Amino acid sequence: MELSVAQWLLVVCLVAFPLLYEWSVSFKYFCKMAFYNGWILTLAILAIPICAVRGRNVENMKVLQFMLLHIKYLYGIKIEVRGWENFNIKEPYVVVSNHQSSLDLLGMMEILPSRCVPIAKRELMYAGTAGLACWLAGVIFINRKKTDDAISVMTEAAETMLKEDVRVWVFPEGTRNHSGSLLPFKRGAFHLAVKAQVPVIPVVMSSYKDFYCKKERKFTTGKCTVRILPGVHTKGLSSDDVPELADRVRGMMLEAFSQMSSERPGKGPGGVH
Ligand SMILES: CCCCCCCCCCCCCCCC(=O)SCCNC(=O)CCNC(=O)[C@H](O)C(C)(C)COP(=O)(O)OP(=O)(O)OC[C@H]1O[C@@H](n2cnc3c(N)ncnc32)[C@H](O)[C@@H]1OP(=O)(O)O
Ligand SMILES: CCCCCCCC/C=C\CCCCCCCC(=O)OC[C@@H](O)COP(=O)(O)O
Repeated sequence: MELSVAQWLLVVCLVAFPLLYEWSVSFKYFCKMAFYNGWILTLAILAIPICAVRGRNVENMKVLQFMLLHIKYLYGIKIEVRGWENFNIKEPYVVVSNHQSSLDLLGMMEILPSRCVPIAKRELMYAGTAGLACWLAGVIFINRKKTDDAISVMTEAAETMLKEDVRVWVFPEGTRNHSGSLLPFKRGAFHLAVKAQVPVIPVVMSSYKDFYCKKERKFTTGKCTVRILPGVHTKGLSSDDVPELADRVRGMMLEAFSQMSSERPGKGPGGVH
């Protein structure tokens, strides 16, 4: 039997792909990241018609959450959550969390409270099907290049939180940061909480460095701990108190992050359970 050129190419690809995947850490990294994004874009195709039935509505966030929850199993990432009790607050609140990578989506979906929407950069709205799904789920988009516009969107969000009983999730570092620490915090999340007079609940995701590193193109299986810290109240605070509030919350998060980073399996809390 004679093979055509196309068939030969297919055979070579089928043999080369798994070999490259196993031999090259970088190739594996690129494949896993490409599949991550591609799979989310594909899931969004399914989510869009389901969400469209309700129109733009924060309840649609549950649909996205449900559809994304299995991804941690595909990637062999074990997520341990601590501090669930700190989410036992009926009133709206602002969640602030560290932002290492787009993989944060996994930790976020693991604990996302009901009626909670993230604040995202406007560019995400144009990320094809994922952008449309986010819009339908009520994600709040801000233009980071236009501070005044971003502030007015967030001021409107403070009103919506109270009127419509909505919680908001903000990444106060304002960008992804995989440096092993926390960047200085932007102030928006804290102005938002003070304006609405609602608590700030800090969430810290442990460093991914054992299983994921963009610089080294490393992406293996691993474990991540997500800690929900006690809420910080803002009743009676004014905008003058925002810098101190932001510093205090960052201090709490940095302490938790450093503590979690120093924990290793078998040593202290967070080891093997
Ligand atoms: C199945 C299918 C699935 C599909 C798929 C699903 C995915 C479903 C999940 C998506 C998940 C997305 C996750 C995305 C994650 C990101 O996109 S992260 C990037 C976007 N997020 C952020 O930027 C964080 C929020 N940013 C901020 O809060 C920033 O403060 C702002 C509002 C953008 C302003 O930025 P800035 O000008 O660079 O920073 P900043 O120094 O903080 O502010 C300047 C001044 O304005 C003041 N200010 C700031 N905010 C305010 C305010 N609200 N009121 C009054 N004054 C204010 C500050 O106090 C400061 O004044 P001074 O203190 O210097 O006097
Ligand atoms: C037809 C257009 C096709 C567009 C293809 C875009 C591919 C994107 C595919 C899937 C989107 C996955 C949604 C992941 C959400 C995580 C968001 C995220 O991590 O955004 C980064 C942002 O926080 C900070 O941005 P920078 O670190 O400042 O940068």
